[in-house]
Amino acid sequence: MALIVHRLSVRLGTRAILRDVSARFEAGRVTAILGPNGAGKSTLVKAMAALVTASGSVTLDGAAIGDMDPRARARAIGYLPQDAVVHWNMPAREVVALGRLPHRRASVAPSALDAVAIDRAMAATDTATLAMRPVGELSGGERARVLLARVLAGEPRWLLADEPLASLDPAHQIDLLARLQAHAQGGAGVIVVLHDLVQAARAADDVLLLKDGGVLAFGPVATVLTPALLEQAFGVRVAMLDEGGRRLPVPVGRIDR
Ligand SMILES: Nc1ncnc2c1ncn2[C@@H]1O[C@H](COP(=O)(O)OP(=O)(O)OP(=O)(O)O)[C@@H](O)[C@H]1O
Repeated sequence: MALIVHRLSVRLGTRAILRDVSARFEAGRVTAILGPNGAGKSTLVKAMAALVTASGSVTLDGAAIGDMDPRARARAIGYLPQDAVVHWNMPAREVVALGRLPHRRASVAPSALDAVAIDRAMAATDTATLAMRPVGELSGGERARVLLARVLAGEPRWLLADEPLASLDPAHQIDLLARLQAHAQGGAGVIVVLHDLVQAARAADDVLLLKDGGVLAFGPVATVLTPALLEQAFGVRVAMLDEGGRRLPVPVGRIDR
């Protein structure tokens, strides 16, 4: 099972945001999308969720995502946006329950199967104790975990998460990445936009490195998160830290140009 991006280009207004991006994402793996601010990471995941108009193609198990029935697509691809907002001040559990909508009719109460998926997603994101709290009263990090639970409750075969670590403390960052890894080990494909090089090296199997709307490198984490490529992408010098069999790149300074 694969999600294949072929020669994808996106223009917004008069600007070319993505240029000829091709990549093949495999199920069962975590792929981190990295790159400098403005490189096109969010635009790429939005295009993979059929949320922006693009030329080229995105296919899921051979079917063009733009041609899929929207409910079937929502069951297949879960999308967690950057800085997601919740417009209604509902209890957290009701927000998570919205993640089941691709599986049921909105007018029908959640089934026992829905309830199991909702409870499982809330346990996995450490949000069960927040279930009855209105989301408007939650901290940024608590709300971020509830929104991840909403996506997980939909049990998508592909999970696209845009900077999910941004408002989380270190313990919940580690938990969230472990949850994404577990989702991939369960057979799903996980694609996650990250800024933290160390966390990407810890959690990802593969890395897609974007720069200026194009692919600078794509492959297994050890082949992409190298000092040379990171210098080229970000203009930073990295020190490599050995930790638990992985080499973690720690940015230690800018390259003088
Ligand atoms: N609606 C839009 N109209 C015009 N340009 C846009 C629009 N949305 C995004 N852009 C531009 O597209 C480029 C890529 O944006 P995108 O959000 O995909 O980058 P990113 O790699 O996710 O950045 P960041 O790391 O800052 O989140 C940026 O230069 C941005 O200003």
